[in-house]
Amino acid sequence: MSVLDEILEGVRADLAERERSVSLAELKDRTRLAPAARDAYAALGGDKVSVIAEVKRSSPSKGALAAIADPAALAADYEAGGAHVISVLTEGRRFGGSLADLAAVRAAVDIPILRKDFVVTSYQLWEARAYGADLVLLIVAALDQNALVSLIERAESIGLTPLVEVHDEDELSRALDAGAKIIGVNARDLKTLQVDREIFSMLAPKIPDGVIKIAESGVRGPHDLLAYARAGADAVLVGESLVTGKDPRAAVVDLVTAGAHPASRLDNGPGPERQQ
Ligand SMILES: O=P(O)(O)OC[C@@H](O)[C@@H](O)c1c[nH]c2ccccc12
Repeated sequence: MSVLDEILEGVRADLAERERSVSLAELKDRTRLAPAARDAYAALGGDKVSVIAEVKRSSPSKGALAAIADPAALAADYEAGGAHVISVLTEGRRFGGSLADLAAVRAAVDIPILRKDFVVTSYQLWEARAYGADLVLLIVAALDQNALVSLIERAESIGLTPLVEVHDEDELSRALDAGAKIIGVNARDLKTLQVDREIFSMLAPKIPDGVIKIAESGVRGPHDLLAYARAGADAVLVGESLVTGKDPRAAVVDLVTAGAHPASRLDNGPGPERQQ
């Protein structure tokens, strides 16, 4: 069994428990109280390289990273440093996150929030909205094509912006076939946990203009952001180096500053897809 399969087994067990305690109807009711979803395209589609800063306590590859007693305070620091989007891991067993973290972060920041989890059913999309997320991660490797297509459609129909994650060419073509408008290329293989930053530069040229390209994982600082930017990234998603550093806010400032430098862009300016 791959690491991804093991994670998914736990995710399904935890999900079944939540479904027993909160019915889908009740969950849908709760989404009426949630604030309207924020515009993720505006946050990620600018002419600078956007920074998605992640609240991440632990990972299957590294174990415990940071205790993060106050996720809301960390997220507020990220926002103050200029982050464009906050990612909140809500998977509990391997990443130490929760929906309570998502709610706490929602109450603390105004920028869009990504629910980072292993989404396999539409119930989790409603949860994401109910707890205040604006975007939701959909991992191609965890879904068959029918599920991917219907989760993208359902997410959009309830106001969530799907960020579709791929790791190889086959997954990329599935994501594009399914109509993904925001694609994240994860440098980490979720089946083996190996990181290979070159995967972004291999896949990015195959992603059409107009689709937002996000480089995920392995960003240690501005140097890696610049390399991803030269390879065509519109945004980077950063967790470990922010939560393990001494000053997460200053680390975000450094990334945002590097991303704002015009020379960091592949095309050195706004492309046609960014002008609408
Ligand atoms: O901590 P890093 O190497 O900066 O990576 C962040 C993010 O890309 C990573 O947490 C991630 C990317 N895709 C995922 C899917 C599930 C869980 C976690 C992830």
